[in-house]
Amino acid sequence: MKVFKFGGASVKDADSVKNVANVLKHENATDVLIVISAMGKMTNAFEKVVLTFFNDPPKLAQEIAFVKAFHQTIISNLFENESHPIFEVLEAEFKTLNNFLDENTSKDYSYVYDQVVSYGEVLSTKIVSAYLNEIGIKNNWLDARLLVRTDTYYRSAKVNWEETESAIITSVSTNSISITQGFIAGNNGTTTTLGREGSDFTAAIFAYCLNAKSVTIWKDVEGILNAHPKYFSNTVLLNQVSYKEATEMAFYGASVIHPKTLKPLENKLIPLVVRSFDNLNSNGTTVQKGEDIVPKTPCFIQKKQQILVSISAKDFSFMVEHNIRDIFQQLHGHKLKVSLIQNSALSFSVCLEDKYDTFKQFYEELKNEFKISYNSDVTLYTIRHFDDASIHRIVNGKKVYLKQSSRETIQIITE
Ligand SMILES: Nc1ncnc2c1ncn2[C@@H]1O[C@H](COP(=O)(O)OP(=O)(O)O)[C@@H](O)[C@H]1O
Ligand SMILES: N[C@@H](CC(=O)OP(=O)(O)O)C(=O)O
Repeated sequence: MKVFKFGGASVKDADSVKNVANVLKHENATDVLIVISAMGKMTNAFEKVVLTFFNDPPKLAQEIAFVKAFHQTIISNLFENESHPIFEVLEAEFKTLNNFLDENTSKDYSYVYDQVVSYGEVLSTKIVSAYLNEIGIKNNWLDARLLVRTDTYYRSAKVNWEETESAIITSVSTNSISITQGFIAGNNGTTTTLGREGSDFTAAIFAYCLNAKSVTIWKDVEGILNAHPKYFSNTVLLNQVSYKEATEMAFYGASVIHPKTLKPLENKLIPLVVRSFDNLNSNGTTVQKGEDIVPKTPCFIQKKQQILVSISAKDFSFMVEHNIRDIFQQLHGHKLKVSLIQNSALSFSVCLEDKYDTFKQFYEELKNEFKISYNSDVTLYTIRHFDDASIHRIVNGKKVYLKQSSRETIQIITE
């Protein structure tokens, strides 16, 4: 059996959902587990619901109405028969969402986030599953919250592999079509999530546990390119990438694959294929054991809106093990993601991503003990397999704050 993953872009409207059916027919998919993300940018919209719930309650109903109307439009365009049960399913899901928000007393933002944002995946999978059943592609809807078992580190939960493997093996048929949610998981009946863009990781979890033949991630691009096509011109399609190389690229921030996806697949040598849902005749990119990248070309990864922080001890002591340990404990506690580290005797620099809006708090807590300064809104470029021309392409005319290189990788922080 195979695992397919369709991200938000592949189910962003009714026509895209219809195209999922085309892909399945074209691929003759009969024994496949399909992992689907929230439709279009619905995760962002649900994030706004959570933010409004905490910060601007009078506007809450308006935000919920927006996400509801988005899904209503899609089902109205997919199902001609207005008495199809999916219309009631939608009503029921929004009723449970509203009940949760009415009754919730928890002030834990991350907990509430996971309970609310997960509706994006639940709704998308219920809609796609119902649509495929309606047009004769029979499938079984599975609840990933009961199968992917995690701890309760909300918004970035850690998978309990043993429990997950046994739940998946006992519940998933490997010779039919099953549909489940990416990104969402569970802990004893409470919903958790695996971190933004985590649906690729979900696909890898299922593939690992089911010993799948391959994982295909369907995208709106030809495959993995050597740079983000929105920011770089003349991008090159990589035909083949090794697990190690893909892991490095994802780790450094290539948003095309979630970084945690590769390791489980590599362990079982399950190939990962990234293909275009618009061009089914193209082979895309295969990530497998073998050469680093084919064709060999510099690969650019750009991370915007980073914060470059310099930390030194107030008493001028060296930045060594114990104070670096304390800093990392704080970083972890605030869910701040470190994308680069540089250390000298008296100063410790980290480039951070303030994903969860916790930097201010981190800064306030740390400044009691350390001297701390920072530049916000800087860009971190990583070039794998760099050469002079590729470095020139990045630094050309820009103010460079920091440069760090190893044999295959150079990282440059610019304004
Ligand atoms: N190196 C890269 N190769 C291909 N696409 C990339 C790369 N870096 C960034 N992207 C962007 O990733 C997008 C696909 O990812 P995403 O929008 O998250 O899709 P989905 O919603 O299907 O998960 C592409 O449209 C492309 O703009
Ligand atoms: N819906 C989640 C999970 C995900 O992976 O989405 P996508 O496949 O559209 O990147 C998110 O937007 O973070």
